[in-house]
Amino acid sequence: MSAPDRDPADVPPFDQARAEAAVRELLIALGEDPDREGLLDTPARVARAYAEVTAGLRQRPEDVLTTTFDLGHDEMVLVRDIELWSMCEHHLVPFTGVAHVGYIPAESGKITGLSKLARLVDVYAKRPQVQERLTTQVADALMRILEARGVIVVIEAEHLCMTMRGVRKAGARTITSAIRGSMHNAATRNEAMSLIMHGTR
Ligand SMILES: Nc1nc2c(ncn2[C@@H]2O[C@H](COP(=O)(O)OP(=O)(O)OP(=O)(O)O)[C@@H](O)[C@H]2O)c(=O)[nH]1
Ligand SMILES: [Zn+2]
Repeated sequence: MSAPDRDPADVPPFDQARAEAAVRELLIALGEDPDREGLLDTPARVARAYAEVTAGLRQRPEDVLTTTFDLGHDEMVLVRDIELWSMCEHHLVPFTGVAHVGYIPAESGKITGLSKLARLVDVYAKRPQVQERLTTQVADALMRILEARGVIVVIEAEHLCMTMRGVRKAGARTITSAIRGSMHNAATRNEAMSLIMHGTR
């Protein structure tokens, strides 16, 4: 199994001491003096920040999609504009934007709490990522855990590796989508896309 699909139970605990040592080394490599006053606490701080933004490596989607209700509701549920912060695995700098997540519940009407959809996005966003994988992982988790009949996930994000450095194209937004199950039905997919693009207005 490739690393991105690794069971979070197999991911070793975050190694704060090792991360601190690595940041100290990086500062030296940059030509900085890690012992000057302003940088004294930086390795520990940066290590804690990385622990926070990669916490999803140790979280299972099953653990956030816990609250489910059998409401008998079997029509589309869609949450738009879920704020998203992730880390590009190529440069370890952020990409940020929004996720739109919609699903058609199982015939039993098994649904989850709305906030859990946002939590699910976070589980996968808080890992070193590429936007394409993030999109498919969220879609596949909803299909598997909620036994949804159909799923659509659209993510629109700006990659700081393309804006603060490199090609430097501020404002360029990358859009990825994953469509599963009955969401392939043209009418259903069009309804979902229209809601994502325009809401109900
Ligand atoms: N497909 C995909 N590419 C990404 C994502 N995040 C960053 N990238 C790209 O990953 C690529 C890495 O390319 P490299 O040529 O190895 O790295 P680089 O020399 O820093 O490339 P530049 O960014 O073009 O300067 C770049 O084209 C990035 O734009 C992502 O989520 N998905
Ligand atoms: Zn990047």
